[in-house]
Amino acid sequence: MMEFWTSMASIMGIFAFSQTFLHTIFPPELRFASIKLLNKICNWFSSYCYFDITEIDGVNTNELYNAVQLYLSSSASITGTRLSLTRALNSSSFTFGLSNNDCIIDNFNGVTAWWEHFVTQRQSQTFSWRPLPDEKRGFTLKIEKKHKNLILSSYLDFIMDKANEIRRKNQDRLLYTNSRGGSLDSRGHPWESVPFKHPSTFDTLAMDPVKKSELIADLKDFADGKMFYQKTGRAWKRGYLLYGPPGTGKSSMIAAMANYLGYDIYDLELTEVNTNSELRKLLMKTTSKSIIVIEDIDCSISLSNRKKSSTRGAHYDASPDMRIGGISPMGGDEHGGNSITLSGLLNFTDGLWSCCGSERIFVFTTNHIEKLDPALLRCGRMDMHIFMSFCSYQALLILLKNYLGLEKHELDVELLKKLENVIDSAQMTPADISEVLIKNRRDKHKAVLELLGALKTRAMKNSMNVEDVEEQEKRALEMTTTTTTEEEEATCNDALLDACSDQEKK
Ligand SMILES: Nc1ncnc2c1ncn2[C@@H]1O[C@H](COP(=O)(O)OP(=O)(O)OP(=O)(O)O)[C@@H](O)[C@H]1O
Ligand SMILES: [Mg+2]
Repeated sequence: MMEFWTSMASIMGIFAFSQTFLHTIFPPELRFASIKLLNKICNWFSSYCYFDITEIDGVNTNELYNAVQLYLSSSASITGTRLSLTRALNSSSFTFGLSNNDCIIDNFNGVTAWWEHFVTQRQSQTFSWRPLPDEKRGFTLKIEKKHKNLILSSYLDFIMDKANEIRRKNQDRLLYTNSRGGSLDSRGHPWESVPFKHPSTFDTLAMDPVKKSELIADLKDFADGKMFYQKTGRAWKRGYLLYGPPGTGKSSMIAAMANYLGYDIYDLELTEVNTNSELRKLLMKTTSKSIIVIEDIDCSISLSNRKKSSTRGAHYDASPDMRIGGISPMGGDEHGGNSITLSGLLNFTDGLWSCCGSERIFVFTTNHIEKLDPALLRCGRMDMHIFMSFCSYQALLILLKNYLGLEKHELDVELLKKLENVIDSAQMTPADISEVLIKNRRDKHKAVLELLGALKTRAMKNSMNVEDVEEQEKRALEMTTTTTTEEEEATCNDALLDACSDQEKK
């Protein structure tokens, strides 16, 4: 053992001596030149080429570095006993990363790529306005020289797209609102945001299954349609007009669309916006992959042209430049100096400005489609008009499944028949029906019976004229004020039902 250490010490001594000797003989310039030459010779004979992707490019953050990190974090081949874990701001999930000087092998179109994550200490702080981190981090990509073109033309683009997709999936989606009108905050942003956590999905949405699958297919085509829109020279955007009575699921559908596509929502409050240029500024500050919503467009504002309206007083012209709805203005010149015009809004949705950014969906909702200006409804302006109707039989089955966990085959055939017979004439909204189901959800059988009762009552009322309904309701009210127990209340409801059926027979 002693001999071993003695020989080791001699070798070390010789090594140190030769190093000092070489340093004295060869000046640093010569050494540097020979190392360079050696590298060149090695590279000449090597069949690989290398790309360094550093975290900081000069003084700016290198987007490609972050994208590679995110992309590799999703790689199934990440192994090793030490991985770095991160959770970004506004994100609900964790991402893995390669720790210092770890390697990973990736495969792209049959080509192998070796990735190494390097971390070295930064030598000296160069002067910069922004303090640089102490460590210099980066990735080295090693590939065979013959695949260099493929990698540069498509692999890096693929990584960027994939990273964006992962980022979107990991990040909470946001709901934006323009509560300050069109004015900007300290960061020059007109929108305020909160995390968007609405649980509505297409599974929970009660509507005609055929219409639902048509809409889902349309949304999917839109989201996958980058090439199509490019080929046809159209701006990558789509418009949906949702109309129907209150409580039929228009807002729930918007949430379901956002959850399905993973888009953010911009809820545009038109009454807060004063001018067309404010509207344009708001549009410019929306991001791609988003849904821009204007709810209750018929009554949110009366779009009037300032010049024309001042000469014509309160008279509304039906020309596109004048108004959007016919309901009395909540904005308007006389009510706070609002001067958005319909043409301003149309420019916002389908003019030149609408294509700053891409992959955006516009959704307008209204309870009164007949009050909208024809300019808004004309073909091609809103790509799809979706009528959200009163609850249909198919929609009812979805609600029964969601609220009570009852599948169609679990229900009594007779009961189903009765529900099917009465549902259309009852004209109850999914919101009304879900209220009845929620109230009685602990007792499924009772819930269905109560619902049948409610549907029958509503159907009867619908078949009577208004005076008769008022009369019957007055009678029922008198009875309920004098009754005290649940049993008596039920008798009272029965009385109303009987009265209704008497009326119908008459
Ligand atoms: N089609 C539906 N499917 C499932 N739930 C629904 C549906 N329609 C309404 N609801 C229920 O009723 C509530 C109100 O619905 P929602 O706000 O979507 O209606 P709306 O059509 O937007 O009404 P409004 O015209 O008044 O804005 C929702 O919280 C949801 O629980
Ligand atoms: Mg709504």
